[in-house]
Amino acid sequence: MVSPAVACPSVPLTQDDLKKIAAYKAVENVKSGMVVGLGTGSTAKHAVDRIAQLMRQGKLKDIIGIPTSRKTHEQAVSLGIPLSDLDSHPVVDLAIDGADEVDPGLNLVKGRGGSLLREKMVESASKKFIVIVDESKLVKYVGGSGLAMPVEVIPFCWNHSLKRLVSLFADAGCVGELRKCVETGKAFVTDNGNYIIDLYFEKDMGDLNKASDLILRLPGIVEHGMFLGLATSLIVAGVEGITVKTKTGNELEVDSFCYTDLRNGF
Ligand SMILES: O=C[C@H](O)[C@H](O)[C@H](O)COP(=O)(O)O
Repeated sequence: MVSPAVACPSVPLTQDDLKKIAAYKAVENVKSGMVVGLGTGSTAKHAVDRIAQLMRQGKLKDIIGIPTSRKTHEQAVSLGIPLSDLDSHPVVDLAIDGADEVDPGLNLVKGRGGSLLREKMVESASKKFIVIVDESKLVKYVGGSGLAMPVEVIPFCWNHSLKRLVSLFADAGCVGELRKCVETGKAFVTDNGNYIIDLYFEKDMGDLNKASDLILRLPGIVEHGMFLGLATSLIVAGVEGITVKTKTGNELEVDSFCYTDLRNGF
């Protein structure tokens, strides 16, 4: 059953509507008493809003949120969601977060908002991790959108790190650049005081686990934005309906709900 607050479309849905629909669907999995990883970004923001709304309505009780960024921390505080961290709650029941890319095996690219490190820490500590996206985020392979795959690096000699990163993926036509703040033109600084190198790939980088190992082995690298094997479910909102993919062992179970069916009380 679709959440009552998700309107069934009678007018064309915007991308933000799709993000909200995916987020609300995911929040149906949040139960009272859960420790919930609160994602970051324009999609996850809707999930945090929805959790707070259900708490205000008394439909969710005793929720503890684990925010994945300062921004989400601020949002959750402003909405009155009780918060904790991984030191006090090392096991998270469920995390809900957006993604920049999702491949057919539920491997992700995250971090175009710069929050990849805390997100990966929280989501890898979660028993379940639901990824919520609109259909524009689906790619054939990681890096396939042609947009950035972010890598968090320490500021010391970042240009050296950039060159070493790029040289790892010369065969995939990789280029890299330091992320800068649009407003100031200065280096973008993460919540952890680090810089971001954005990598762009012309071709498929191949074995993702190998790519991950190569990146993480370089001194000066903190974390990369590939989330491999972490997502347990994916909720995709498209113009026609919602697709839910859930991992069961090595298999992916797929359910689709079209909005017309939902309107008719599917
Ligand atoms: O650092 C940002 C996060 O990884 C976001 O989850 C990701 O960029 C998706 O954000 P949005 O939902 O705004 O597209």
